[in-house]
Amino acid sequence: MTSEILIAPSILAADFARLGEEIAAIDAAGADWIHCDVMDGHFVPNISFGADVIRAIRPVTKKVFDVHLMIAPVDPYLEAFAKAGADVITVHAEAGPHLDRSLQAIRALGKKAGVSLCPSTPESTIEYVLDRLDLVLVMTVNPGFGGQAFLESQLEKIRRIRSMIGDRPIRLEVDGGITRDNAAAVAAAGVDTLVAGSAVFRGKGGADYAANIAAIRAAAEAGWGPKLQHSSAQSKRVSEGGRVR
Ligand SMILES: O=C(CO)[C@H](O)[C@H](O)COP(=O)(O)O
Ligand SMILES: [Fe+2]
Repeated sequence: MTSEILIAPSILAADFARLGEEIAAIDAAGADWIHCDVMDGHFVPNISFGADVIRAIRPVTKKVFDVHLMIAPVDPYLEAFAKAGADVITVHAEAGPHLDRSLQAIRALGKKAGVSLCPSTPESTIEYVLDRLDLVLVMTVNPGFGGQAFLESQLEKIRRIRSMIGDRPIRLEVDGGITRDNAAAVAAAGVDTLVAGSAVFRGKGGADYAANIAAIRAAAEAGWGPKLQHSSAQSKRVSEGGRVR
């Protein structure tokens, strides 16, 4: 049974002085997506990088750029991130009053639309926008910093969102404190896409990154599969296409 687990290393944990080399290294090490954390010092208490940096690193890899926007307001910047090379653009449900409008705008730009929920935000927030979504991102830390501890409280939310998604072609992603030790639990709860920053960019580079990604993937695949009641429907959807690869 194929789980189609995707691993998306967060470049927030990379050595920014050698960002291009670090992205090439995780590309070669088996990363499925490249997770780009954009922080504005307003919606979250940290500043990372913006669309110009994404444009600069775009030529380094052909992998999907999974852009996690932790900025408010977000709507005025969607076009800039789309033009810079984002493939999936994820906005925070808490970042603005018109989530439905933001999601429409992302799809109108020809990009996959994602919504992220902070730990205190209930899953009911996305009930009426499910048909505008390609991805739901459950934060398992409070957004703003890498290297924080995973919040177990989010496992129940993940299970509920997996049930809400039903047969829709929506990826369910988790972000924050993901390691080889908790990957099985999040996959068992219904996650199919795992972001990991510090747990991937650990060690001396290439070979270590590959081992880190492989360990997270193996744990997630072990947690997924037969343990999930929805697994056959999920595999069927993947073979029919439609989801972000
Ligand atoms: O969105 C994020 C923080 O807001 C990061 O993607 C996340 O923290 C990844 O880093 P780590 O795996 O080290 O927790
Ligand atoms: Fe992130």
